[in-house]
Amino acid sequence: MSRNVTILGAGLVGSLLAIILRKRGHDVTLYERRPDMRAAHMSAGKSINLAMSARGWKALDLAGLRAEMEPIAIPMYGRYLHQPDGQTAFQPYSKNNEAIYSVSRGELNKKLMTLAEENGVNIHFEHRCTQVDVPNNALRLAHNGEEHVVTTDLLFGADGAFSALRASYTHMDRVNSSQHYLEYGYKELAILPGANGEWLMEKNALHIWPRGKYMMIALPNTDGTFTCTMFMPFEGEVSFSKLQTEADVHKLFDEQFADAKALMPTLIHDFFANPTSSLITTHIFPWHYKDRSALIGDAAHAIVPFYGQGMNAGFEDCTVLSGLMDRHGDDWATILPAYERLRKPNGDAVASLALTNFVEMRDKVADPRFLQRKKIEKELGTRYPHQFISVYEMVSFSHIPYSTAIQCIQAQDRLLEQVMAEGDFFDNIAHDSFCDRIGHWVADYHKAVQQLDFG
Ligand SMILES: Cc1cc2nc3c(=O)[nH]c(=O)nc-3n(C[C@H](O)[C@H](O)[C@H](O)COP(=O)(O)OP(=O)(O)OC[C@H]3O[C@@H](n4cnc5c(N)ncnc54)[C@H](O)[C@@H]3O)c2cc1C
Ligand SMILES: NC(=O)C1=CN([C@@H]2O[C@H](COP(=O)(O)OP(=O)(O)OC[C@H]3O[C@@H](n4cnc5c(N)ncnc54)[C@H](OP(=O)(O)O)[C@@H]3O)[C@@H](O)[C@H]2O)C=CC1
Ligand SMILES: Nc1ccccc1C(=O)C[C@H](N)C(=O)O
Repeated sequence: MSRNVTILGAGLVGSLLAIILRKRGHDVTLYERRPDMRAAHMSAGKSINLAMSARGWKALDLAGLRAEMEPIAIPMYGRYLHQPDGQTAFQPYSKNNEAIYSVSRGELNKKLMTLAEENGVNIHFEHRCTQVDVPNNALRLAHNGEEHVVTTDLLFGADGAFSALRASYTHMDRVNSSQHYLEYGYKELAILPGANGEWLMEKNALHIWPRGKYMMIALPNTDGTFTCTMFMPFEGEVSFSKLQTEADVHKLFDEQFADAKALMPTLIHDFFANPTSSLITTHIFPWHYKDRSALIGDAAHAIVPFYGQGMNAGFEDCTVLSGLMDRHGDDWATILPAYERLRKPNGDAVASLALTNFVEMRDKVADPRFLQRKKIEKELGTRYPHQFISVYEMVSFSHIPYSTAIQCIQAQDRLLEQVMAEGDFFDNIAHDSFCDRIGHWVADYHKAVQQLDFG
């Protein structure tokens, strides 16, 4: 039986979900608070580009959008590290030359909206949901200064980190929710192309300037530019609050980011024109109400961006929901609790992974011992391809649940500590006895990991 389905938010996840539901014959309406970004000249939101990895691509397959996105997605095969003295190093993401892909948020969102409309989804722009009467599935919508109420059979809140449906859930009995702001903010800056439109740094990498308590990253765009993001504490010795004048910004960049600064002719303008934005992690439980409504994407699990997994996780929510529809047809009383049971632990896990990756990116990657460890991880993966897969590879290049990947961290740390305690790995592997020992440790690791649920 087809249902009347309403989705709040025509962002990345809402638009994708609309396509999936419409393809199954549901009558789908989307309400989006912003104007139509395809017509209005406006930014698509918080970041200009996004890293898309395996989970994201899989969901795009469901929508049939992979072929359209692939030509405009730039593979990034690893981290390209920039030290303050100008020295650089490359750290590959995987043993198999796998990549995460820099895609334009705006282009992706536009394509998803257009495909949704082509499939018969109705998108109402400049309609902001202000409140939901959850038991009655009645939503209050503000449009052109007036408010009206619509009701629906089934409702999804795909309305981002500050979701109206999420806020309405929090007013109900026995709903637990939390939000936590990081003491860090971020600001977007730009590296411009060369005279012939060429990229002025390695194009196929994610660039990082790790500086301990703060960092800058840069992802490539198709037009020869890079979008840089500076992550820094709001307050403190080196912080946004200390960067008040042009001279302050020049000094920091001369001392810490000289190689990038040479490629940033618009630095001062960008720094003072662009906002300093905050970063938040949210948790909520439950994620659904009876067979009537559910949260999805950032509305269910807003996470800090440091693993590049927020959109990927939201897209995976859609893949899982789609699988449940395959199994249970239109039985939403079964589908929604199952969706919550499968996804909530993964939302929690990816939130935690994202926070941990911040420490790795801004601090650990500058440590030679850490870089050595990454090289050893790669070598182990090559020597024992069926027994050793790193946590990073699980998160970015597989569909292993995030909640399983996070449980492998301890075992992986133990293995690497064992191997590194023996001295120089790349000298030692010439010796059979060392290789035998490693073989046993890797087998132990594999055994420990196999006890976990791989979904
Ligand atoms: C700096 C930064 C970098 C990031 N980089 C990556 C990355 O590299 N890889 C990755 O996977 N993820 C990344 N993310 C996370 C990613 O942006 C989000 O996870 C993703 O956009 C979530 O999609 P969504 O559709 O759930 O929410 P959103 O993209 O926020 O879309 C929500 C939509 O709902 C609309 N809306 C909001 N409130 C209402 C309302 N009351 N009524 C109607 N409509 C409403 C909004 O206008 C918006 O269009 C990054 C995030 C940030 C901040
Ligand atoms: N996890 C994170 O750290 C964050 C992730 N994001 C994600 O980034 C993407 C794009 O974001 P973008 O649309 O640019 O987000 P914005 O920051 O522009 O926020 C969109 C709207 O959300 C509301 N909002 C913002 N901050 C708050 C707040 N502190 N309390 C209540 N409401 C707030 C505002 O609505 P109003 O005008 O009604 O006040 C704002 O206009 C989305 O995926 C979003 O979910 C966004 C911010 C942080
Ligand atoms: N997209 C991002 C946005 C902000 C911060 C990090 C990313 C990443 O993608 C990091 C990448 N996964 C890494 O581990 O090097």
